[in-house]
Amino acid sequence: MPIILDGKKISSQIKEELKEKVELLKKEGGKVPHLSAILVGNDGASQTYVEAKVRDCQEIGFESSKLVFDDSISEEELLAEVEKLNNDERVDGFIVQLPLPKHINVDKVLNAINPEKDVDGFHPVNYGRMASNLPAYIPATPFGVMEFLKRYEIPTRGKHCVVVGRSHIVGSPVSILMGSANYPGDATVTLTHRYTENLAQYTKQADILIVAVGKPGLITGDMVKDGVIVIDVGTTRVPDTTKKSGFALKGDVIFEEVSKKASHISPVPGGVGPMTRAGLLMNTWLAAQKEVYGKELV
Ligand SMILES: Nc1nc(=O)c2c([nH]1)NC[C@@H]1CN(c3ccc(C(=O)N[C@@H](CCC(=O)O)C(=O)O)cc3)C=[N+]21
Repeated sequence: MPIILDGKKISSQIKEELKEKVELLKKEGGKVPHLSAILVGNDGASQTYVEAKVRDCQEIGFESSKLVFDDSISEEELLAEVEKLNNDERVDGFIVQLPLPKHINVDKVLNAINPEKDVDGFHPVNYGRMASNLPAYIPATPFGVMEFLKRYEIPTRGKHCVVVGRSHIVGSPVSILMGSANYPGDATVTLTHRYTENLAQYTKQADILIVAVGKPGLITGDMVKDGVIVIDVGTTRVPDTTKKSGFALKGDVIFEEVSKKASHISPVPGGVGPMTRAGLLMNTWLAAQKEVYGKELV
């Protein structure tokens, strides 16, 4: 049986650590971290995630606020809201929940966020700083993946890490971090994507396989080697009438098949999802302490 990379357990540990830090901070009369979120429209998954984020903040003693807007909000109005949060001294960090309605230019909105408050790490300045191995906000999901490797003390130096999916939010940053001169990192990285020919040829070589595509069933048992470490980032909602919610959450990896060969594997749900939430809280802590920006910035 493989070791299960337990996102619920590890994220609880991280939250407990942050909670203790907040309590200490309060005793010393310091300012409590404040995370804010902008939510546009009524996408079900987005609503769930933002609500979970507010609950997480309450749990560990952070302050939080939520700004909800109708689908009909104009790009100009949304940019004005971003600017308000940029200038609001009470708010240490904020996120604009994605996806946004089609009439809004996502890049324009993400670019408008002050990089110092960009706890999602989506601003090009943070992406560039991360790629240059300078202090930066690491996007919450890559942060969660790295924290998994760290806390399970998985060796990465010289290992072959195969990343499936090249999104700006997960696949690409994860491939940069795994190849960087850090721990976790120092790996030999192969980044595969929708145009990769014969995907299995690469996944079979992986010592560490990180899958972030959003296609349930993509990775089957015959696509991996014995002893592989698998991190499944996919979280797709598929209709399931046996569930009260009407849907089930599915990863990209067929767990029943791949877990027979893996030495470590993360499940969905209960894997990377909760770690993503912990990553956002860690970034918010860093923002409030000015541990990324506001110190000696290169
Ligand atoms: N600006 C922005 N930042 C994001 O970080 C962001 C976003 N937009 N848009 C959507 C995606 C998706 N995402 C998830 C976070 C946590 C879970 C999570 O906690 N999942 C639980 C289950 C939750 C459930 O039951 O629905 C799990 O996997 O166990 C899932 C997905 C963050 N995203």
